[in-house]
Amino acid sequence: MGGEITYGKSEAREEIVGEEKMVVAQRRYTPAGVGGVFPPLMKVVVVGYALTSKKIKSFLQPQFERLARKKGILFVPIDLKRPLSDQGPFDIVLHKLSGKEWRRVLEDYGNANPEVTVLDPPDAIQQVYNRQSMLQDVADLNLSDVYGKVGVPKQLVIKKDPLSIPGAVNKSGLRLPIVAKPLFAKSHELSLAYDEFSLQKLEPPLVLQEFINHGMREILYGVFPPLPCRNLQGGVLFKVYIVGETIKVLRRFSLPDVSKRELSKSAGVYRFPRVSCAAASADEADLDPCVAELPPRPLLEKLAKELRRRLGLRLFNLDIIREHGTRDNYYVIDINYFPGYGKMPEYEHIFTDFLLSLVQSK
Ligand SMILES: Nc1ncnc2c1ncn2[C@@H]1O[C@H](COP(=O)(O)OP(=O)(O)OP(=O)(O)O)[C@@H](O)[C@H]1O
Ligand SMILES: O=P(O)(O)O[C@H]1[C@H](OP(=O)(O)O)[C@@H](OP(=O)(O)O)[C@@H](O)[C@@H](O)[C@@H]1OP(=O)(O)O
Ligand SMILES: [Mg+2]
Ligand SMILES: [Mg+2]
Repeated sequence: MGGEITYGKSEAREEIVGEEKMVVAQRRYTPAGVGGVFPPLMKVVVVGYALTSKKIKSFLQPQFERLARKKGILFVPIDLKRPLSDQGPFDIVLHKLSGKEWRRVLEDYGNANPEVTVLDPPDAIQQVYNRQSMLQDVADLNLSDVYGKVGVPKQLVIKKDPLSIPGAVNKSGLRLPIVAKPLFAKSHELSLAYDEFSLQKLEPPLVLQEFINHGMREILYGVFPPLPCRNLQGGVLFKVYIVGETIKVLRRFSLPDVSKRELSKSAGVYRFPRVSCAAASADEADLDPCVAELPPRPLLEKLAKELRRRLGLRLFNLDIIREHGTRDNYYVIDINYFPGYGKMPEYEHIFTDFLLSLVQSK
């Protein structure tokens, strides 16, 4: 389809792009007999996008769009007020909008235009928008090899009655402290409950998860005596960004560990409005090497490959923590669809190559 959209010589204009002078053409759509009139100079991959303005700002950065244009990729905003089938034609549709109506529009469009790659299928995205189903594929995978083990925290779903929470927690054997997260992953408040009684203060629908300590690794203290505490901001979390077959891992600061002593002395529920975004990058921090060490590459490769297939997604990230006191016990605590790729070094090249590979493989 994209091959049918052609640049016409008479349409071309010059523009300064970075250091280079480039011929940038006006886009021309093939239908209505336009495309055939102009001799094709370059095949263009047209990416229609439906994103929030926040996402457009963080993702479609000018240098990214420029690089994409150089490689023959054009980003075209989708007009939500007009039928999708009247727009384009697109080679790829990139989206992160929610709502039943939008899902239906995309599904109909995907069925009617099987040659267009919809990134990603709305059904598959729904699975990770609900924290009840989000981590199910990781749990089913039960990944364990020489490089380590990957699991998910024990969790419990509470749909309605807050008064039922202490009993339900007791019955399930979930251990304190407990992290409470909104059932729907678009909401990001997080609470940490230190005692059973306080759990009644939480507001369902939510998912309760065991809190996994993921700070300094005590096991190594025998070898390296504890250093003055440099990691004051808490544990470290690994953000594993996936773009098709490519994986990039970044470090972020996370919540500090809760010791047994602290747990026995504390009570109540502590609320955090948006921990993950408030947390600073830990990539440049002076961390203890054993905390900073990234999860083994082969383990991440295997995990990403399996999850891509099982989730049916190509654009997502995983929040992974390494359990305190262990060398290779990993937990996936969160999966995000189409996360903040703008924070990923070299995302411009990774993403443009990925988009081109999608069209080539067709
Ligand atoms: N089970 C857990 N054990 C330990 N720490 C946790 C656990 N769950 C969450 N956290 C901490 O709380 C933070 C927020 O949790 P989570 O990532 O699930 O929320 P989110 O709102 O979906 O985040 P994001 O902005 O990445 O979408 C994590 O980044 C981590 O620091
Ligand atoms: O805000 P950023 O662009 O950085 O991206 C964040 C993204 O927000 P946006 O899609 O609205 O932009 C969030 O999406 P929703 O859960 O709210 O849908 C979620 O995926 C975060 O995990 C992303 O942060 P990251 O995990 O990559 O650090
Ligand atoms: Mg997260
Ligand atoms: Mg999340």
